[in-house]
Amino acid sequence: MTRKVFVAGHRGMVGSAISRLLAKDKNIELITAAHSELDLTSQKDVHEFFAEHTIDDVYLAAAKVGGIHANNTYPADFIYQNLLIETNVIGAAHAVGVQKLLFLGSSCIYPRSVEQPMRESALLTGVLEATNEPYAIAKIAGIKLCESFNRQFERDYRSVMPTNLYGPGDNYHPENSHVIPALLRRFHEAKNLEAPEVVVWGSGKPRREFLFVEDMASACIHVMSLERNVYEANTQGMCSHINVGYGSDVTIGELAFAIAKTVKYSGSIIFDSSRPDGTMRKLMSSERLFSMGWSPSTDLEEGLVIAYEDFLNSPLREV
Ligand SMILES: NC(=O)C1=CN([C@@H]2O[C@H](COP(=O)(O)OP(=O)(O)OC[C@H]3O[C@@H](n4cnc5c(N)ncnc54)[C@H](OP(=O)(O)O)[C@@H]3O)[C@@H](O)[C@H]2O)C=CC1
Ligand SMILES: C[C@H]1O[C@H](OP(=O)(O)OP(=O)(O)OC[C@H]2O[C@@H](n3cnc4c(=O)[nH]c(N)nc43)[C@H](O)[C@@H]2O)[C@@H](O)[C@@H](O)C1=O
Repeated sequence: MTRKVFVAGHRGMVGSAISRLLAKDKNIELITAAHSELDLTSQKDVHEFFAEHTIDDVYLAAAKVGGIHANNTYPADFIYQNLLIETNVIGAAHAVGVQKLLFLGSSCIYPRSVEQPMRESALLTGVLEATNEPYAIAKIAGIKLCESFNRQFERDYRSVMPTNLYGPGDNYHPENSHVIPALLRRFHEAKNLEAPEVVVWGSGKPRREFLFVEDMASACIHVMSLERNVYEANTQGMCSHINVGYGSDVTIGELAFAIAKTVKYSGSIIFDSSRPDGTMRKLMSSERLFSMGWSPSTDLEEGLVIAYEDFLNSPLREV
């Protein structure tokens, strides 16, 4: 029987990867709407969209997304737009009787000084990282929306918390992007200009865990495919989210050298300590998901090569 699946954010990095995988399944009919066709911050438009389509499952991969600088500079946009998108999509899905939904959160939901690797149970045990607290609060609200609809109305709304992601479809904006797309672009431009050095933000000491976007998409589909009793047995009522990580991390300094190698840039790398480091370490425990039969397949070296190829073929986004 055909299932109608709405991927919100299908033109984004993760949404497009999820859509590509789902499109291989002949029993799935994809439902999509570009940002220009449906503004998910409009409650009226979102409710009308859900009323017009008979949707079985939802992947909520639309969000206001950005790196450390964007989060730190536009906190109001990050909390306001994300709260609206989540409230509208989850609320409208419930209103028309959609039983199954997957919400994408972020590893920044965890306190900034928490035991590493970070387990799901670390949620709401401490103070958040200041550079992205508003975005993190919106993501925590998304988890709690799902859990609350599950508790009160027996819905099956699931949540995954991705680590830092990268890959085809990324945002290569020089300031507002995440570290991998930013550095792919900066090292590439430095190579072309034969610049003697490249500036990397912060001390180079923070550690980050990076997951290739195709692996993230496969994790999303895996989590949605789990039988409800299996998902619920592995999560607990009000701690129902699942971490999605690679399993190991690198320093930003190590990452910068790996990117220089990928791009074939041979100049110097310098670190600008006037830029924020953010959280010093963000390694997730993905044991919960690994024990449910998923594991990543693309390592950082291989993923960077594919990401650089994508950068070379990408029309650059404006935001
Ligand atoms: N990238 C990462 O490293 C990480 C991402 N995540 C989460 O994964 C999910 C996907 O992120 P990612 O794919 O990287 O982000 P992208 O920015 O690539 O994609 C987000 C998509 O959402 C769309 N969108 C944003 N606002 C609206 C709106 N008001 N109405 C309709 N569509 C909208 C965007 O459209 P448009 O571009 O036209 O605005 C875009 O297509 C998000 O929930 C994000 O928080 C979590 C951790 C890390
Ligand atoms: C996914 C995640 O993304 C953000 O948090 P973040 O982990 O700090 O992600 P980031 O990729 O922006 O930075 C990672 C590290 O890298 C350093 N860094 C060096 N040079 C550049 C650089 O050129 N650009 C960027 N962006 N960072 C750089 C930077 O200083 C930091 O130490 C939040 O939005 C958060 O909400 C979130 O969920």
